[in-house]
Amino acid sequence: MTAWPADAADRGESFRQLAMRSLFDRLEALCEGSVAVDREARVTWINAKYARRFGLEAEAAVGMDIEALIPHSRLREVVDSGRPIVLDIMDMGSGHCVVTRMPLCDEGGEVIGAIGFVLYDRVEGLKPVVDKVAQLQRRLTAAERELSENRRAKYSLASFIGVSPACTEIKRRARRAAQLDSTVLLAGETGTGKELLAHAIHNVSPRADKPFIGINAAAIPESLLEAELFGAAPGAYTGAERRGREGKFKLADGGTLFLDEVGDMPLSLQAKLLRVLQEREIEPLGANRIVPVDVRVIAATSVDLAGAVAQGRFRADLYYRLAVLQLAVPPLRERLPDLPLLAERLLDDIGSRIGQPLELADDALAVLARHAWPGNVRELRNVLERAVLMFETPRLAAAHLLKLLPAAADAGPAPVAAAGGVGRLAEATAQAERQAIVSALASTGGNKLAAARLLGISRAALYQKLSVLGIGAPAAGAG
Ligand SMILES: Nc1ncnc2c1ncn2[C@@H]1O[C@H](COP(=O)(O)OP(=O)(O)OP(=O)(O)O)[C@@H](O)[C@H]1O
Repeated sequence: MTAWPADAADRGESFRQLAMRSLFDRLEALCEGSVAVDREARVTWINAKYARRFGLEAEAAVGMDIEALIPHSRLREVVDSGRPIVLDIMDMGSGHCVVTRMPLCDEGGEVIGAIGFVLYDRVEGLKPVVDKVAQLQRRLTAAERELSENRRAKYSLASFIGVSPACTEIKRRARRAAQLDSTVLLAGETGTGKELLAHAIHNVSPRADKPFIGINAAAIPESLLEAELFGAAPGAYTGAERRGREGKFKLADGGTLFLDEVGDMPLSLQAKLLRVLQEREIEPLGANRIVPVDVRVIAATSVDLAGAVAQGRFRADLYYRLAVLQLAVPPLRERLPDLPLLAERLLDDIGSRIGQPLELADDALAVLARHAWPGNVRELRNVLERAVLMFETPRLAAAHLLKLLPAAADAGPAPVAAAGGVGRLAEATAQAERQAIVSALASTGGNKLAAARLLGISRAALYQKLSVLGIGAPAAGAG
């Protein structure tokens, strides 16, 4: 019989102590296992039943790090946060079980450890919930894998097709640049493969298994570019951006940041970029704190950056910093020997996507060789793609290509009669657009913002047209 103290308060306290002990005993008996850890998450006590599950006597488990005994345990998290995890499903390797975890505190309220109970080790009754958790877990893993694949560089140096001396030289220089960790500037007309080379350099560099992140300074409105690059602290923006965002520099940490059309960066951001390159640290918008980053920058430009410096549109100090290692990517017309191989590979690629083998007649190659290719390899791909779709033939001949590249006829044999039927108006419109854009780019020395203004369209619209029509800046003297 328990002798209760006479004083009501003492009686209450004794009752509480007794209740606690009996509750604990009951709970322990009911549970499939229980384990307690200290402040360092080392096992201080485990019941015999639970220890046997891990093939140990209880005494042998005492002193072990909890994760060494139970890999998926979250007792360390409870100790660190001081917060319970009331119901959780834990992976035990051979199956799942339902667990609850509580912090243990001393009289002063200081966390001194934690205790975990396995409530059921047979979760059949909870099968729908467990299945759902497993399904969500699988989806999360797949999404994480996809995200990390997207952040990997897609192309290797072998994807940069060409065997001409100009091409072999640029690949040799790219391979060397990959071994150094300095900033690289890829200069060349649009569509020459600068982005492809940037992926390739990253892929053969020691940073290959780290992220490759790309950003096009010309395609993002000036007001958003800073946050895109350097990130923003929570509250730096209102609305959707309230929670803050990670900048591209942070996402690329450990890896490579590809900064396309660096010549289109506003002057104010050029100063910030220079700071990052020098100090290797960023200051997210509105954060008031400096974050160190380890990022290799590969910048690209299709405008003449030295000319932009002379005109005061680009900071000289940034230019010299970026151009530590400058690679001039040759335009297609300077590596015409690569045309047959490039055309063949591009047609293979298009053919595999539409499920039909494609080829080029010999006379077709002669037409391709006569064209000036202001949009370089991108334009070549687009011309081939358009010809395949328009003429629905597996074998492209000169007559087909001449309809898409009428200027190539001027330098060669008599033009073939214009195509009959419905495609003609669209083609004529595209041709007129192409000419207007090429001349606008020519008169602005390849500056896309200025060309867009001249044409009376937005910079984004110009980018879209450049990509659809497969054209780009004329020789900008970049490099
Ligand atoms: N040497 C090459 N071998 C194979 N494909 C190439 C080559 N050069 C370019 N391409 C292809 O041409 C297209 C344009 O290339 P990319 O985007 O790398 O050019 P860019 O110089 O970065 O253009 P921009 O300055 O307009 O951004 C892509 O589809 C790319 O795969």
